[in-house]
Amino acid sequence: MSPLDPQSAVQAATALNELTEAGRMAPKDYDAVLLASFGGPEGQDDVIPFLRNVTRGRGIPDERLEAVSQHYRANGGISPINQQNRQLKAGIEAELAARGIELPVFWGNRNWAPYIPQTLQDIHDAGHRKVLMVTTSAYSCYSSCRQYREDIGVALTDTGLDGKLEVDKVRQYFDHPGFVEPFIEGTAAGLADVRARLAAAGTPDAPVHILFATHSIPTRDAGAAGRSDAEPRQFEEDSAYVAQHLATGTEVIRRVESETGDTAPWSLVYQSRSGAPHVPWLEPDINDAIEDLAGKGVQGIVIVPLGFVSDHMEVVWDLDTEALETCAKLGLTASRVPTPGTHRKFVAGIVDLICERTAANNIADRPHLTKLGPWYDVCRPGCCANFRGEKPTIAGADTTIGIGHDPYPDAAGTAALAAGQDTL
Ligand SMILES: CC1=C(CCC(=O)O)c2cc3nc(cc4[nH]c(cc5[nH]c(cc1n2)c(C)c5CCC(=O)O)c(CCC(=O)O)c4C)C(CCC(=O)O)=C3C
Ligand SMILES: [Fe+2]
Repeated sequence: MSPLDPQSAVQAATALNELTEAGRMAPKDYDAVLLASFGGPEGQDDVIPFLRNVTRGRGIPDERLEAVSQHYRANGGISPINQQNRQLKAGIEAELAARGIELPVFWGNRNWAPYIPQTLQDIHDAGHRKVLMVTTSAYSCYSSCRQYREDIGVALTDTGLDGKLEVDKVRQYFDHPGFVEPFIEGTAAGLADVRARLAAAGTPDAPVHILFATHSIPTRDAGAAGRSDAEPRQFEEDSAYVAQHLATGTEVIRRVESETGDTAPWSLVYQSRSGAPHVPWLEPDINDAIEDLAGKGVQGIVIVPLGFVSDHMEVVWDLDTEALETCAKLGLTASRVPTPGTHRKFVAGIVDLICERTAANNIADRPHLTKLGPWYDVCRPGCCANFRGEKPTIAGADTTIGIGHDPYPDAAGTAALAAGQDTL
């Protein structure tokens, strides 16, 4: 690789990354996969440093941090998320091996060891140069999309690996069958479970409601999610984040009904609200929604954690502890459906998403179960804006750093490619 002239390097890379259709990146010869996640504490001493990492510069009140620290303390200071990611990584490795694909998988986190910058250094030290990132976030919003892209952009800059390591990202997979089908199975089973328990209690016809739960985010972030000023799209509720959940929830309900013949009224609710009280976040809160439904005569609740990939702390605390307690307090029969976790369909789906992007073992089909998808391989300009100031990102049309991270071909890049220049 020649570092010579950064401008011509970017231009040549630009052409090499030619998009085959809007937001889609042509397959490449990746030589490593990065599983990027949130990270979590692994003991009592880690809890406060972890929370400082998460909330640095985010304006989270001390009372909220104190409350959240207790969720971790009650679990020995240990978040389940790291172990779940070790298992997911092992599952992806096994699935790649079963398909005869040689692609090493590395793991790095935003907020706890192994930290993303160290993992990028490890990847480079091991001789890899083209990395495909998979995150443990399915939807579009700052926390689940741009922040990961910034994590890589900042890490490449800070480690001096900018220009030495190319990192792209698989599309947001909220409507990929590998993510959605475990929820369909789980919702069908949860609905059957609640119906059976109500029947056993002598009330077989009691009204049941399905709640799709996801993380609340500031309404301003919800409005910026997945947007592009250059190519505007209209989203339900003026938010791609909300629209993606509504579309996926609609599909889950449709499939549950077609496969079991059973259905129930449903709604999208939010959990884990943080931030200062005067800042508006998405509502209703799941606990308020449960109170409201109980007041309307609902007796059974199926909670589907549609916004989450694994049963991490926000699921086991905010749903299994708080929301299920709210249900118990109101005398409601309730069931919480599992997240995809290491479900074989989810693991296979992640490997399918990887293969969509690889030149070897390429899967040309880009399955998506909603009309919103398939989501973009390369985020559109301004997508999931950071209102606290711009940072370097990867995998975006507005990406400014590195080799190969401005994938929209322009005249100069095409000319460089035609002239046979290849600085990668
Ligand atoms: C959209 C979204 C997801 C889902 C998508 C994804 O998975 O990425 C998610 C996941 C997670 N959130 C997690 C933990 C926390 N999130 C916090 C704070 C915040 N989350 C936010 C959003 C999201 N968060 C936001 C807008 C904030 C406010 C601060 C800020 O503006 O950035 C705080 C600080 C305390 C508090 O404020 O609650 C903690 C401790 C864990 C780890 C759980 C474990 O340890 O098992 C996971 C997977
Ligand atoms: Fe984005």
